[in-house]
Amino acid sequence: MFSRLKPLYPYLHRYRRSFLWGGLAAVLTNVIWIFFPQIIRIAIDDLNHGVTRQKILYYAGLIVAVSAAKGVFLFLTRWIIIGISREIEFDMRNDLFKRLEQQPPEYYQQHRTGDIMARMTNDLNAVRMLLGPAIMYSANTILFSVGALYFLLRISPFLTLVALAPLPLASILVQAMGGRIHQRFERIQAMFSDISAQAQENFSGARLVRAFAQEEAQIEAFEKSNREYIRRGLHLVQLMGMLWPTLEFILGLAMAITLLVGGHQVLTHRISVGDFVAFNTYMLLLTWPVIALGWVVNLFERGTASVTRINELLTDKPAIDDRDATVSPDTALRGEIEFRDLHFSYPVVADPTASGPAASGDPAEVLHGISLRIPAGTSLALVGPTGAGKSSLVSLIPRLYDAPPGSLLIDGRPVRDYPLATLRSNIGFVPQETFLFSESIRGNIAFGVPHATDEEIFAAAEAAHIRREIEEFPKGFDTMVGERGVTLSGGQKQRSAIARAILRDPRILILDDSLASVDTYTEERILEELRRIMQGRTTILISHRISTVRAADQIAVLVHGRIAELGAHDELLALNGYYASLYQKQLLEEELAVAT
Ligand SMILES: Nc1ncnc2c1ncn2[C@@H]1O[C@H](COP(=O)(O)OP(=O)(O)OP(=O)(O)O)[C@@H](O)[C@H]1O
Repeated sequence: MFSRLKPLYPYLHRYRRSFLWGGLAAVLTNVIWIFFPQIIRIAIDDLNHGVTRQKILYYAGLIVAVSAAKGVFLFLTRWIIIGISREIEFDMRNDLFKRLEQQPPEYYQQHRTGDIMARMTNDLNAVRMLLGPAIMYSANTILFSVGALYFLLRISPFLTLVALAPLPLASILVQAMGGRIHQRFERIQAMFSDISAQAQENFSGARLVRAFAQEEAQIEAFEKSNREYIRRGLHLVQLMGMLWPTLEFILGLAMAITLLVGGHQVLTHRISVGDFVAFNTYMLLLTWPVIALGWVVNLFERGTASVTRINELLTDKPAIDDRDATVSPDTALRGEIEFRDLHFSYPVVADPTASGPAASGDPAEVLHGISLRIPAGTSLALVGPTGAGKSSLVSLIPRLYDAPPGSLLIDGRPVRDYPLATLRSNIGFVPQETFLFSESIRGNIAFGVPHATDEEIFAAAEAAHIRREIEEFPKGFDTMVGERGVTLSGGQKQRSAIARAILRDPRILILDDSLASVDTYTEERILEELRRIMQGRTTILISHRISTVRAADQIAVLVHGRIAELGAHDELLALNGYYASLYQKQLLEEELAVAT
């Protein structure tokens, strides 16, 4: 069992001093409590020789004083040990979040959000219970049992032997059930992850569920999972329900033996009445620690199962990191980008349900032999049919995915030479799918530039042609977006995202189809603004519209992951290929629109 706790060692080590204090408090609590039956023994034997008012007051006072002292140390034990468990929970939650923040996008394709959330909440809770109550009750049980055993043996070794004879049964029982509890608990946690994922996906996809009138089907599916979760929970309860009464029965047996054999020993004057009462008191005081043993075993089994699940997240090393970085973090980028015979395939997503060659086969290549140089300060536009690989190509620049070594250079150096933070802080990226956080519009635009002034935020919004619309909201830039506020239109979201990218004052700006939801008139004005802002900087534009890309210094047509055409607008028209036909088509559409 202890090898499974290995991931906790660094945390336990960090709080070793506090554990020492907690341990000391636990020792003192139990030492005092172990002497409690001794006081009763002395009192009874003394009172047996004659009862006086003074004696009664003296012993009553002593019992109250001992109980109060025990109470103080028990409080300290709880305070310190439960406190440590909260501190470790805090540290682990931070470590988990930090590790998850470093993971590349593909990680979130392989892990369901609900599952991650379940591990960060339910499992972390189970680990805290292991580090707090489980450790505390174990310490109390061990310390008290050892002390009690010493005094029991001193009173009567024979009586101790027979009274404790049933106890090994308890240990066998706990051992036998521990493994099964562990298994059943793991199954419960896995189901809880499923339920969380299901709920999370339904909340995120609420619009889709309503639009497809799938509420009933989703409720039914959720109920099914929920029922399975309860079934697994009851499966564990069955086991726990058997464990506790059995432990109590074994203890009852021990008490019955004590009464029978101990009573006989008193009658035959082998032990005093005081000894007999003390013996019984020890047996009674042992009841809770032995019963707690069952609960502690449960906490340990739950906790270790959860440690394993949390450790899986903690030890998943981010596939993309700074291991090859060689340049200084404060290197200034000029913004030249070069792809050199780039071939790219997405990392294979492990599918636990797949088997055979499909699961381990060659990942399909999406970009084939791309060679392209974008001089610093120029613009490149990417056009091409859907699925051609345009988004894939640009996602390699901020290293959302890693290009093969040597096939992507920034300012003439392999992209992996740059620390991620340096590289990314020089890039303004507007992804195809706009994401806004549930906070104010101001916060969303200033994302990544926490010290931006109001003037800078307003200027960025102005450049993205969203400022006026934001100011028309009752709370202006302080309007909340998303779950707790307004729902922005597709175009408003896109322009907010553009403002967010501009505010970073990037050397390289990448717009992945980010003007698709904006009308052509606004688009033209935004592009004009961008041309002014991005003077001397590098811009990459992906679009299906000729109007967006025609003014770019270079236009690359990507078809099936290859560059099919490359040149300026006029040069591509002269080629009479994909670009020219796209141009003709869109021209025709415009003429038709004007005519009708
Ligand atoms: N994360 C991913 N994992 C695996 N394959 C992916 C991933 N993202 C994209 N692909 C695949 O890579 C290919 C290129 O997709 P990409 O999104 O780059 O095309 P695109 O030219 O940007 O298309 P669109 O114009 O529709 O946005 C597609 O076949 C797509 O299915």
